[in-house]
Amino acid sequence: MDWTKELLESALWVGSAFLISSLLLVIIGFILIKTTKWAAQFWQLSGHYFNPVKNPLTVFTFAFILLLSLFGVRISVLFSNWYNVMYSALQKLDEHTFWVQSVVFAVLASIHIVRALLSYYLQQRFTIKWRETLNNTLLDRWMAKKNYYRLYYLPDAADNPDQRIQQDILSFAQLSLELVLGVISSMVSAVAFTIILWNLSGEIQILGFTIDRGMVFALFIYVLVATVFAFKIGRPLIQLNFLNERLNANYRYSLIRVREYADSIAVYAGEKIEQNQLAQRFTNVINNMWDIVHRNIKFQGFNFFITQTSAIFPFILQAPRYFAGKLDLGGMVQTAQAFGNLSDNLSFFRNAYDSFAQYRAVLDRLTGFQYNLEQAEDLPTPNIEEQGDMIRLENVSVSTPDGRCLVKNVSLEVNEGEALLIQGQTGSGKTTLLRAMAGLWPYCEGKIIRPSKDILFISQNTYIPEGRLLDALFYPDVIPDNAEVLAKEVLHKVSLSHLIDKLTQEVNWSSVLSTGEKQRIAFARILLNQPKVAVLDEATAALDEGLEYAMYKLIRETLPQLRLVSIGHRSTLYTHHTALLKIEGKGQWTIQSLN
Ligand SMILES: Nc1ncnc2c1ncn2[C@@H]1O[C@H](COP(=O)(O)OP(=O)(O)OP(=O)(O)O)[C@@H](O)[C@H]1O
Repeated sequence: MDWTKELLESALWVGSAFLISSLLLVIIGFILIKTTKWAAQFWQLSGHYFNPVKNPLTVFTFAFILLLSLFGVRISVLFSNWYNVMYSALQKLDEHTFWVQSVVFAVLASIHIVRALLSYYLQQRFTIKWRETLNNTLLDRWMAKKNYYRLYYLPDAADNPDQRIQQDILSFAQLSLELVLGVISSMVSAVAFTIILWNLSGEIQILGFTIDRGMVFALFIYVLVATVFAFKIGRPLIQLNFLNERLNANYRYSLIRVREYADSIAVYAGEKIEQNQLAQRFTNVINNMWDIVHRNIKFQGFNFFITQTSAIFPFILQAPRYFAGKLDLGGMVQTAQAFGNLSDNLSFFRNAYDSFAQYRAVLDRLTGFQYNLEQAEDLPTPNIEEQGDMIRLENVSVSTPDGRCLVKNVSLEVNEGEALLIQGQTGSGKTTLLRAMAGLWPYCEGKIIRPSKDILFISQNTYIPEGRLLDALFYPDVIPDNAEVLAKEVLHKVSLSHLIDKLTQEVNWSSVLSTGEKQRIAFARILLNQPKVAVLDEATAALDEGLEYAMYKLIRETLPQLRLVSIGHRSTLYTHHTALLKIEGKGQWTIQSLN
């Protein structure tokens, strides 16, 4: 073998393999996208990312990674030839060739190492960038139009969106690259080693028949039969892997709920029920894990059997020619090496079946989530017109998702300095009406006119974000420069002076503060944010009458121009409001002045 010519030949080999593979990738990719569900799902998730006009760098990086992979295949072909020359030299006791080949090996090995490291770096870089893009796209859509909330109105809302965003996207990017590169380099490698094996093989006698190049045919039949069996044995793994992800996510979610609702569970002494629930979910996880183990024992067992058999198979096939002196030791060793390589490459689909099963589960979860986001986007939204400081309802009707009318044709306006109190029996639709005003409730007709900003919605369960108390006070606004001075003043006014020294402390305020304290934090927010409109849903339910009176008085006097809409049950609230909307049920309502 002339190693000096090898450089040019290798460059030509890699170049043509690259052109043919790229062309086939585009053609076969196109056909798969049109004919298979999983390829269509892949394209749905990432088609735009591989658009060469929009993302030329992505396509270029992928092409370069592919080139490096093919270069890797070429290096293994060179190693295979090297085996032949080296072992033949050993057999012939040719010391000169032995030393030359040792230098050749050092050069080949160095190139191999540099290529492998560069390829690793580029693949990781590619995966990270891809993950970033997918993450940002899904996160944007999840947050847009309040989809994270409206998703729950769908009859078949996707479970565990957190897992889909955090984990599935990464698996999707990693597995896509791994499988595409694996398929291409296996195929190219298979062609290259078939040629080598073709040149090394001779006639085989089977049942009295003489088959020329019989070893190549024997190998292809062997791998084909093995692959068909492996597919049959491994098929249930797709469903089992899908279940594995879902059951684990459900278990994790239950654990998180215990942490989130620790307070309530502890008060109710609900540990037994919670533990039973956790145990049930964990049992589901474990049962599924055992199913995977049992299935894998069959699947991996079959794979081991095939791999072990293929170690001795080529020696047996070539033995007659070797002992007849038609093949030297180098040829024998290269046969075994090429056979192993070819067998591995052709068995790629068999070995990668598990990854492919996982991949399909990931595709199902991601496209399912994407479909849910589309459905959430398609849910109707209340007809809201954002205009000045106004808050006005024009013929607004609100119903439940199953069509039960809660409020029919309400028309009213709350002017500057006025305050509307909404009352009605529990379940009559008070909160739902406020949700419609916030733009959250899909099942709503009529027109709602309200300010675009400067409107603050406060619910019974005051949301306290993670971080410092100072941030919680200004939420959802960013804190101004003189935040601490303003916050101290306001805390004093809402009877939370004891928290003044803790403004910059970062503890889990959501569980530290009492419900009544959280409700006063909400009143502090109104004073700090100074909205034009404040909408309060039973925002004082946890306060005693004295404190409730003080809080309403405070905001009515400090912000005299504020337009206020509130829900509350106590008649003592009449003093702070100018009108009363009573929701009577079945769509009926009345409105009266409280002056
Ligand atoms: N996401 C939902 N899906 C189905 N029905 C819902 C949903 N949210 C609310 N409802 C139903 O709409 C009706 C009105 O609920 P809403 O919370 O508005 O009542 P409310 O008057 O505020 O009650 P309360 O005084 O107890 O807070 C209830 O029958 C409730 O079960």
